[in-house]
Amino acid sequence: MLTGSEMAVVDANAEALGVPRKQLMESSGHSVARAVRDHADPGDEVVVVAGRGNNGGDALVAARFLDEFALRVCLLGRPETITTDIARENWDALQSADYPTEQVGDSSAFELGDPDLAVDAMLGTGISGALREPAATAAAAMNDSAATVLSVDVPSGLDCETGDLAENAVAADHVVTFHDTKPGLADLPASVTVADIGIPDAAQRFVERGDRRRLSRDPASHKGDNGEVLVVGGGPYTGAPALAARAALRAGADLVRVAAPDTVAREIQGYSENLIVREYDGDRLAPAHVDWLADLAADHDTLVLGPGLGGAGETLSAVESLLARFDGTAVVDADALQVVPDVETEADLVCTPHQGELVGMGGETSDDWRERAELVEDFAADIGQTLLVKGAYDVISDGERTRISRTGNAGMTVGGTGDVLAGVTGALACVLEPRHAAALAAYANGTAGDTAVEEHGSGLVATDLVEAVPGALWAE
Ligand SMILES: NC(=O)C1=CN([C@@H]2O[C@H](COP(=O)(O)OP(=O)(O)OC[C@H]3O[C@@H](n4cnc5c(N)ncnc54)[C@H](O)[C@@H]3O)[C@@H](O)[C@H]2O)[C@H](O)CC1
Ligand SMILES: [K+]
Repeated sequence: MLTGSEMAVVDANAEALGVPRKQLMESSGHSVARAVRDHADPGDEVVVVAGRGNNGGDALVAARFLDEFALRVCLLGRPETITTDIARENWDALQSADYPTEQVGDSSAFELGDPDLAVDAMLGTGISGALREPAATAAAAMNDSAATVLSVDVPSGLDCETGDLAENAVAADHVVTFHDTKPGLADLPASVTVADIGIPDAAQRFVERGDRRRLSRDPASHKGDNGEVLVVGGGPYTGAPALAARAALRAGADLVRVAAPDTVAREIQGYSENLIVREYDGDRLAPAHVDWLADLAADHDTLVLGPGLGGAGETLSAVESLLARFDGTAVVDADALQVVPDVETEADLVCTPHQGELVGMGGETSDDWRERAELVEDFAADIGQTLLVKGAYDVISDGERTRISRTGNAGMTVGGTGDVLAGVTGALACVLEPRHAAALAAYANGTAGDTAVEEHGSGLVATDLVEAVPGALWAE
């Protein structure tokens, strides 16, 4: 089942894989025409009622396959206001080919007539809320008529995010929906057919640029609304926590704090004036710091735990107690990964091991990425957490759903790129579900690496990735 916004991600991924939306619209339209033939006889009167979006576009395609019927095509609105080029091109094709088309300026101009079958292609996955005019009047006319009503994708007035049906929605007899079913369709007193429109499985399996659509920023948001990340790192190393923190800022987090031993705090601060560094005494993390850190962590949306902490016994036992007291989302990387299989925590963990670390955690891997994907899924299910296993093909799984990210290059084997990934994941997990945050972070980190390699070849370094993260997430 796919919501409207998930469908938009899949659709954009299909486009990234070379299957443009106009091709999908052609398939959709063809499947609508097949459904019309299933429910009407040659010579019957068929009225197509098309809205100005791509839902309407599907029905404008269908019209070209319906020559055996007495056909009328009504567009709700002026052709100039059709919202997409592909839908408008299909409208123009109907004009050139002399199909019987009408435009409905406002609701008083709408006439349904007395057709045998009406195609409801007013609104699809692009809408929310009750129907506005002239769609509302057209829906009422369809509902009052004796015509068989066939809805395209969803009955107009069904909210494709929530599955709620507006009071003035179209009461469909049949629905032909595309690619996968949508929320709300199962509860309708209508027959629902799912049409395969040629979206490759890869559009869902692979993380592609369409996944970036999950990120949206409220223009009215305030400092903090887009994420506060706490990086718990440093001690034996200082660069790793700074890289993770800077990457989190570049991935859109509002505030990023680093909690680090006082022996290295100034050095970490010295890498960037954009960071806020909070220090604890000593030269590495130890159980005595956990009370203070647990309180600090509770004020953040996500925790990034591990970069540069080292693997001393007392550090690892502090990591374990900190996780036991945290109930938000924590990205766990590097040495901290060792504690994950045994930790008791309410937190949602996103673990970011490379394959060696995965094996160290008790997981299994394989050179074949398909096999590896299955092994990672099983291990994620075992530990009940989300895994992002790094490799040429990154595997992301929450134990039920598994994605693959193919971006990145061999130049990224340089030190520090994993810290960047952990930071980006921490930032994205402030605003997305863990599995989506991990998938998009893997994609963005690899894409940043691909940008960096263009300029620096195999001499790229982790700070190059940090600078390239915004382009990977937001550039056109
Ligand atoms: N892979 C796919 O998902 C494919 C989907 N196809 C079809 O495209 C539609 C979705 O198209 P989109 O243009 O995004 O949106 P809509 O056609 O649903 O309508 C948007 C249109 O409606 C206006 N609007 C919004 N809310 C309301 C309201 N409450 N009342 C009236 N009007 C409203 C808004 O302003 C827009 O102008 C999908 O359902 C499929 O049918 C592709 O053709 C194939 C691939
Ligand atoms: K519809």
